[in-house]
Amino acid sequence: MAGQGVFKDLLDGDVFKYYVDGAWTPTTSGKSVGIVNPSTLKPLFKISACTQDEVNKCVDSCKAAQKLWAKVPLWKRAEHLHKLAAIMKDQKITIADCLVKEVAKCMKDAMVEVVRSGDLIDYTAEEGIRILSEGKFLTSDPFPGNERNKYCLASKIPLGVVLAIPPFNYPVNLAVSKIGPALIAGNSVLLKPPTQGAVATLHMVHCIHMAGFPKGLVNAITGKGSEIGDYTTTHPGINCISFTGGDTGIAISKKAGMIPLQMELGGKDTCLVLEDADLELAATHVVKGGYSYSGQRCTAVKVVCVMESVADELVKKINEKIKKLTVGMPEKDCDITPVISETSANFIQGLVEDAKEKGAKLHQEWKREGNLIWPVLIDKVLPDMRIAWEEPFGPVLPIMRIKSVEEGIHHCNANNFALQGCVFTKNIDKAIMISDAMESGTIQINAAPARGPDHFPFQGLRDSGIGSQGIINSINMMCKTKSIVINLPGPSYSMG
Ligand SMILES: NC(=O)C1=CN([C@@H]2O[C@H](COP(=O)(O)OP(=O)(O)OC[C@H]3O[C@@H](n4cnc5c(N)ncnc54)[C@H](OP(=O)(O)O)[C@@H]3O)[C@@H](O)[C@H]2O)C=CC1
Ligand SMILES: O=C(O)[C@H](O)COP(=O)(O)O
Repeated sequence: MAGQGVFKDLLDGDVFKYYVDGAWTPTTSGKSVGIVNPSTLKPLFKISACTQDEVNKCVDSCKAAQKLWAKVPLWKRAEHLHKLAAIMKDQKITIADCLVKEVAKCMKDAMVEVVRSGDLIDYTAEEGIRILSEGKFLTSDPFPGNERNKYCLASKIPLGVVLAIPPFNYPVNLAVSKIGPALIAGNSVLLKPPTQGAVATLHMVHCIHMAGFPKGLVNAITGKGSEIGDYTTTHPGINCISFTGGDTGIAISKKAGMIPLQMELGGKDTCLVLEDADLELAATHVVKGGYSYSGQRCTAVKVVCVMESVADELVKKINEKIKKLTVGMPEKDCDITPVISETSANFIQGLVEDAKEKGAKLHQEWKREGNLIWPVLIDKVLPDMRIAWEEPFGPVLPIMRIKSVEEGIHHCNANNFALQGCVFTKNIDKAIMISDAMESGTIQINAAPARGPDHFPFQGLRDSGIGSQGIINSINMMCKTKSIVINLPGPSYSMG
């Protein structure tokens, strides 16, 4: 149960405290932000509405802790991370239960999120000790006009305080995918959890507390992003922002100062199905990719461009699979669960109505109860329909029938989003050439888009992001290079 047992210190009455300097602390604002259960639409939890002074306090605490943490040997940093991973896995049921209630993720997927997060931390610790223990040794003589009288030792050093802002759909996993790399690289972290998903994330923060990390190394501030977000992201004490979410990330990057940014934003992942594709395989991946977690994944298949000649057969196979999806509450482990909010459900409905009015064909009857939306396949979508371009973040999937592969590639490249995409064909030469032509961060051949395994690079182009994630890239991104140049009194060449 949330806020019970080993997690009892998180609560001040019925309000979850924020975490600063190694202690769960009530806000001085006297205000809280309510979290509504997306399934029941009833109030669920309350989190602290932190003040700007409390943000300052967290940043100061992060600054002080980072100075000491940077002097902790790598093996010890890794040891702490392994301990954290083990504690999180021990506490997986409680954390997953929060996810079920707060973000309506089905129990099975919520457990996967927590365990995957533990594995991600373990891998980060292992990878980090290798990446960070290696630097570069350069000599001056390759550059014209130089003798070998300078040795350059380049190493990776921490950035300082990393601000981590995850979204609601993977609040725990996308928090640790920022925290793990930041900590192993010697940084401290100020975490601002998404409001919806904050309680699950704060339980993960308590695992950090139980793992015995130094006080102040990770602080967590809570409150509405729209209220404390700008103050926090433009705070002069922040040395890096790692953000995952929607267009908010574009606004943040415009305001941020001269600090490294890692932005993973929205996606409109195109699935291109060719005439020679294995249609059974394509249909399986379209349904898994389009409807899992009710389509609320940045990497969800968000538009299918299928060659006209095989469209009817593909649609038939997709519809057969949609029929088998269970629809209901996350506690029952249903495939389709309520979407995150009423606003989101209304937005999704608006996209479907727009497509219907403009002549698209819905293969299933539109059905909605509260935030629960039954899965819909929208066929014969044309470029003048909003759903051809916009990201629904819901269980509704548009099909565009195309006359040529070029038309599908063009649709993929004309979108502002460019996170992932996929192509289904049995011809590997074609698959590679099409993957090259699709201008997105990652193209999957014969499988739906996906972020994992978590050590793979993960990046969006255009409005889908800046920089690249994945364990290895995140560790490298959360460091800067420091060089020490040894100037010898004269040229020195080692003899064989
Ligand atoms: N590329 C990727 O890896 C992913 C992208 N996404 C994208 O995220 C979107 C859905 O997630 P959602 O959580 O709704 O996204 P939002 O952009 O609304 O929110 C993301 C995070 O930003 C915070 N936030 C809001 N306003 C500000 C602000 N002014 N300054 C700083 N932080 C702020 C939110 O806090 P609060 O909740 O308090 O408002 C939340 O923690 C979709 O577009 C989806 O595609 C999602 C997951 C992965
Ligand atoms: O937040 C998201 O949607 C993810 O980054 C996608 O992760 P997944 O591909 O593992 O679901």
